[in-house]
Amino acid sequence: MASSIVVALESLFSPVNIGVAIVSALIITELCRFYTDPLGHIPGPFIARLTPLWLWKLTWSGVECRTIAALHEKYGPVVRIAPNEVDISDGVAIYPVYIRNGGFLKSPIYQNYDVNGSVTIFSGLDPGHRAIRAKAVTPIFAQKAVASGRPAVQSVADGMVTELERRKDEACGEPVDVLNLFRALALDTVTTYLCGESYGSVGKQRLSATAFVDDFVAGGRFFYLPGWIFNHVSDWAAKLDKNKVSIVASTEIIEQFATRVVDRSMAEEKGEGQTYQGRLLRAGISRDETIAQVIDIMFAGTDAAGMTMSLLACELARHPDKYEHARKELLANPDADPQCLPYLTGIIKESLRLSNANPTRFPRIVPSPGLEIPGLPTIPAGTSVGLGAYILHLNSDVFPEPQKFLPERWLNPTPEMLRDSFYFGAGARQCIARNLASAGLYWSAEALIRSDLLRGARPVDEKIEILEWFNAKVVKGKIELRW
Ligand code: HEM
Repeated sequence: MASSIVVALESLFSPVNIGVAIVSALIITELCRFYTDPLGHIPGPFIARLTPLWLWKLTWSGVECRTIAALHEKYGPVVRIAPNEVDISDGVAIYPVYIRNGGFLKSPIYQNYDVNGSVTIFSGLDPGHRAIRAKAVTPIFAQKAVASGRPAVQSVADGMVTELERRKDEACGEPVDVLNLFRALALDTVTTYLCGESYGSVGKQRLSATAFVDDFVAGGRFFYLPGWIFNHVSDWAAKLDKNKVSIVASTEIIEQFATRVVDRSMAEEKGEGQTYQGRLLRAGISRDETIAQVIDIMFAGTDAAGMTMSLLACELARHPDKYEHARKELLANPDADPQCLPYLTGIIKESLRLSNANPTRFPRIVPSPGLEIPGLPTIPAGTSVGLGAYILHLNSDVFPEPQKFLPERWLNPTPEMLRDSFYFGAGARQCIARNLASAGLYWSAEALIRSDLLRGARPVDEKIEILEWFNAKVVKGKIELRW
């Protein structure tokens, strides 16, 4: 009797039966999910209903934006790209997602961008936490405050022109990497204006912050991973990185700079503080966190602005007629504020549009009772939703011939062009430094065009190829001009 029970149990728990049971359980779970799926009405590839793995793979491979753009062509303006993730391509959604009532909260994945364990103004999710810090530093980013910093920032731009001329002469017809120089320009601009001390990179042969910036950019390939997986994966990626020695050395230099300016402000700054770090310290933020906040802006201020200036220089070199037009405008208005010159404005906006320094969606969590936009499917509360600059900026309905560099299109922009210009994001969590970043671009572009250094220059590559990570990575690692 006992032996017949054992035989029966053995055959019941045979490997085949266990396998069948597991597969059946998975199928039943999936069917239940399928029929009770709150996002079941949102179109998208079947795999996106089942797992986020394929989206993580797209992100890692750097082809996320072009793949999702193709999905919008096929499925329409609202596409499901993961079990709980939706991408929208219609700029009409910018207002309800990012602007109305302060916009939806950032997705928890932004915590992947904490610095040295500190929540930064960029990575923070809690509006209360951010408000204390943002309130302390916002006055320094006001248009009037930025304008008063022009003499110091202008000297950085003038230094960039001198350095470019030196590199051009030294190159004797060989390519000159302008990405590295314009990153140096951006870092010196941000540190001069915000930290009260220049990082001092423009005159150097190669920017010491390069490996630090590249490493921060590379973190974007894991952006959508939940925090606990992100930490493991990025730790392993750092261990295996063939540049790990230069990353550590470069990051140390950045940390030393940030620590030095914070300690100096602790010792010397009085009142509410004049510098970025001084203002944070006065608002009661700890020394360690303030150092992390400075490191964060040293990255934010370098990467996007460096990329945008590089594209601007390449496009002006590629289009001598547009270059001539911009130069004539500047020479005819020697005393004008460059931000009031219409053609130069077109050049800056078109460079920001096409550089797509932050190409991917900026994910937010839909609050209760859900997102309703007339003409689009309802998106339930709890969904991660977002729009991205790459898709908005290359939408031919809003920007005809979207791949072409056409400053003229900004002489008479449509409301949709203004609405969909997403290079600084939108709403309460848009770029906190947009006035500084814009002014820096105008002043640097003015110095570059007035110097006439771009005359006779040609971009080495037809197109700047990027990997579509949260901060775009230039595939070649450099952007070159040749004279
Ligand atoms: C051309 C230059 C720049 C571009 C294109 C750019 C772009 C952006 C974008 C798109 C966001 C919003 C991202 C999101 O919603 O997830 C952002 C946020 C931010 N940027 Fe910039 N940025 C630039 C320059 C700078 C500079 C110079 C600084 C440094 C001071 C800076 C500091 C920040 C910070 C701290 C945030 C977070 C704001 C918040 O969440 O409240 N950016 N930037």
